[in-house]
Amino acid sequence: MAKTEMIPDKDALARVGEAVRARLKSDPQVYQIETDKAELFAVGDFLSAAECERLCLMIDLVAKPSTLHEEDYSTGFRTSYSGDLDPLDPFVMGISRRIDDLMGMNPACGEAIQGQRYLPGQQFKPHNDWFYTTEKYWELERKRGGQRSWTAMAFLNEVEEGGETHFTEVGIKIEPKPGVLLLWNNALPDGTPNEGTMHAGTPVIKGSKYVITKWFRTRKWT
Ligand SMILES: O=C(O)CCC(=O)C(=O)O
Ligand SMILES: [Fe+2]
Repeated sequence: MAKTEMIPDKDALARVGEAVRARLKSDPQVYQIETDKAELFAVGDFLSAAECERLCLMIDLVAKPSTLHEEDYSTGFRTSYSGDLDPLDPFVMGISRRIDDLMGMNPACGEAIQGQRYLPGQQFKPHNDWFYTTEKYWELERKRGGQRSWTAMAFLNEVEEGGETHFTEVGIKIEPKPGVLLLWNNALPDGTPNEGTMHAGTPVIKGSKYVITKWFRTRKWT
């Protein structure tokens, strides 16, 4: 017992990993990005142009300097502006439900959708979306739904230059294209955190970049 390191939520991460993987693989509108480093999927036209526009306007209303558990805005690690979209807004609820349905996720496990806006020079440096369970913040997150399982992220606009989502371990840079949804499993099939999911929002050089992100927990998010 004591020999193996304790990985919080490992079994739940393995279970949800398997269920979502099976569902995405059987859906003809979902494309799997070829790599053995991470489970990374994409849907070409998940959001319509009108939905993207409406989401961008909503983001402008809630966006404030992004915060992170470990880093203050002033460190430059995540310099975008972001904010949660109102989870009770019927339009937001509809988008959120469509993401849940696509993945076969329990709606209770999804965090509120977060909107994010990057202006020239702004970025989100390489990071993993899963929580470091040795950090102090884990005490809080453990009780708020536990470890993050999958991430769903959609691009909302055309960026003139820069702003790619760079999966640094996989070695792929995904260019923002409005309406495209990316999905990835933050864990390996056995439920341990996957270092191969390391990713960054590279600096926007020209124009602006808008995205929405929905992170899923292994248990009910509160
Ligand atoms: O903006 C991006 O391309 C990445 C955003 C991101 O890493 C996240 O929302 O977790
Ligand atoms: Fe991320």
